[in-house]
Amino acid sequence: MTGADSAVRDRYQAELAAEQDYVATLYVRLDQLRDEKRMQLSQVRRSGLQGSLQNQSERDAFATLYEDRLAQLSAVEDRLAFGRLDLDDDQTRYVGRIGLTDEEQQRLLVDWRAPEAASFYQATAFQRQSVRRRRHLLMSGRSVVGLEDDVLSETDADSYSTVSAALLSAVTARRTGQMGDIVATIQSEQDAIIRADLPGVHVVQGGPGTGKTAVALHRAAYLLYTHRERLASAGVLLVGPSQAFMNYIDQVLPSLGETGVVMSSLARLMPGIDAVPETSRRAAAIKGRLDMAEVIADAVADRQRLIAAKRRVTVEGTTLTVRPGQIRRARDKARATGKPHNQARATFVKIMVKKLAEQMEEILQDGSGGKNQADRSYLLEEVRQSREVRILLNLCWMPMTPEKLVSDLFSKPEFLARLAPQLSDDERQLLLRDPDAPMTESDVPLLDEAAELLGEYDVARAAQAGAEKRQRERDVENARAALDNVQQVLEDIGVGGSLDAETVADAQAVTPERRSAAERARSDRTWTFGHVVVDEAQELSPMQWRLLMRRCPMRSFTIVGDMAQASSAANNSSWGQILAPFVGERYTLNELTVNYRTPEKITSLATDVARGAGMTIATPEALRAGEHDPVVRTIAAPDLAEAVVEGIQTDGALSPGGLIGVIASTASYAAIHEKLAAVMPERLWTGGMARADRDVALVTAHQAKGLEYDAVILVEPHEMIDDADGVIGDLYVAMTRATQTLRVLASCPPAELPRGLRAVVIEED
Ligand SMILES: Nc1ncnc2c1ncn2[C@@H]1O[C@H](COP(=O)(O)OP(=O)(O)OP(=O)(O)O)[C@@H](O)[C@H]1O
Repeated sequence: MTGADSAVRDRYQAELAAEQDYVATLYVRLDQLRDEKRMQLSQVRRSGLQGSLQNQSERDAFATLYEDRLAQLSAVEDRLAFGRLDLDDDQTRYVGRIGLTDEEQQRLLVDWRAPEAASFYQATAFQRQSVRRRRHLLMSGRSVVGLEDDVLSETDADSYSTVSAALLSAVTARRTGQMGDIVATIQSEQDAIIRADLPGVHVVQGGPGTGKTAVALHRAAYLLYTHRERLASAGVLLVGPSQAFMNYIDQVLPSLGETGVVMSSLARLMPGIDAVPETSRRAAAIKGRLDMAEVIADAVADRQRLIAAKRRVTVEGTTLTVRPGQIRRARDKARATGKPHNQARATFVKIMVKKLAEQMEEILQDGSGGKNQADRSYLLEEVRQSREVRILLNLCWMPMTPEKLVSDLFSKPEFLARLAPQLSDDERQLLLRDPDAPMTESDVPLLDEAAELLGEYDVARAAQAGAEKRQRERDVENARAALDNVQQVLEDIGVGGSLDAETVADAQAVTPERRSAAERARSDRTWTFGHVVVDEAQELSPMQWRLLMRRCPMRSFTIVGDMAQASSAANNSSWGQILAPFVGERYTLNELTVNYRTPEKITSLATDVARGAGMTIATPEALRAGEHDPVVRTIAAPDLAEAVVEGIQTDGALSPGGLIGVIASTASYAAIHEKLAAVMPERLWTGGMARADRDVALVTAHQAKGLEYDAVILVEPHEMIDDADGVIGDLYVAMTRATQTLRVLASCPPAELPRGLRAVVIEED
């Protein structure tokens, strides 16, 4: 080592020690704040059973506030600080997950979302934004273990400049099964999207691995921080393709200190319904078309029926006549209220009951020679309670739940044929199913549409109110029992006065008022959000878009996706085409261009395959070249499953401690599952992303959407496109899930492989 080298090393060590000192003060402050909040929380909790209801709800509000802050302070332990900016005016700014000040309110740490932190992500040598040097602090626990400097001005040119080493180490790290945040290494094209204005529709188009999901999540956190007043009460909704995907990303926002975002897969957008996947892509495409909105509207209107001829009903021995004209007039008046079906029904019933009661009154008076003056309200009640009247009025105007409406539509062939005459026999056949069949993901927008037109179903509401009442009674009973036991404790902590079971139950019940906005939003179909973020948006059908637009009438959206990865249920081909029915041309299109996940060696093969199949795609530039060439093998069908097992062994050794994704065609899935379940049951995971303790995930190409693995083994690629439901987008998705290695195994002759793969077949059995 030369003298100069050792001088640089000494200086580096000294700087490292200085950074360690500074970071240590940040953690001291963090611990202090946590202790403070814990103390405040326990004080509030201790006094929580005293006083009037209003005082209690104030205390509840404080308790919630302290709990949230404590949760936030706990979530930012890892890499609390990750950057430092040295500015032209010799000021230094530390950037981290949250903002911290000392007891004198002097700033110690700037929140990454604050305007003052923006230059950490945006400054370049050409546009320095007064930044001399950007420093990445590499952390392990609470220790600073490395420094990486990005020198933007000449004066500091002798710093330890290893530009983007922090990024490289982030993107090559072993996958854990949970997506991590990227706060420390957000790139400037990503940052520009994250910090875009709240209003309007922002579309982010980007190829595989360009960080669309990461950007979507960080944007949600940024918006909540920057527009907290507006968004804290209205909430932010984040929609992703599947539950496995939601599980994969659900730790990112909490790690950024944000718990207020409502996250939902497409299957769960309707509260109370956990829909199953739609197995036929064609059926999904049909249900997703906008004309289904009319079908649903017609199905609702169809439940408001006329009668063709006079009907007779008997009430308490008196025969009354119901004429078609009466029903029609009552129906028209009820429709004219503009209320949803179930509410307008009340008007219809009221009019008809009144008419029939009048008729009954006349008959009774005539029969008694005008002597019988029956009480009008008594007659109304008699008519209303009459079984025959109820049956007839229900026949004309049946109260409905969305589930019943949709289920009837798809289980009664004549109903479907009448309401959806635009569909061919074949198409209708695809939609027909058993009346008890579960609701599917593509039913969800239809249910939502129906709910909108039907309105609240009284019976359901009454049942819920009944359930709440019974819960309340149980709460009071529990509180009464608890009260007997804790009386002594309450005295000890100084709670005087009278305290009854009702008050305790109130203080402890999870009433709607005590729930956070996010919790309320999650369970309320009619909730309108301040902002909606949609991931894998290329997959959404027009009906799904229609539902989401209803959830955000302000049209404040962040929409991220990749047209090339579309499975095409909706046959989407451009963002303009997708969005035109809802926002016209009022959206901005942003692009992400660097693939952070997949190395060049794999990306270029995936691109060849996609282009070979006629797709037009922009190739994102891969950040890394990659170490391992992709392997493509053709193999005799009986040996395929064994080859998968061998592949797991070989590729697993290339990415020790990493996760392996076996992405199988739908047709080959069962056989591969049988083999892996027999050979490595303790390693196999079939819930989408792998987990740290189950490192081999078996998924279909469709399930792999949005996920990533260190090593990917792709089984029967040709089937992914040749399936009745297959599309090239699925194969492209599957090929771009790997961070390290890709192995393709096929049981067809090389000539039958998708075009781009034929060129690289290395082995043929
Ligand atoms: N700036 C960054 N710093 C570190 N890692 C990043 C950065 N941007 C993206 N990544 C990582 O790259 C990987 C791909 O990101 P992400 O899943 O968000 O991409 P995507 O565009 O949604 O991909 P796809 O469309 O293929 O599902 C993730 O592991 C993510 O953490």
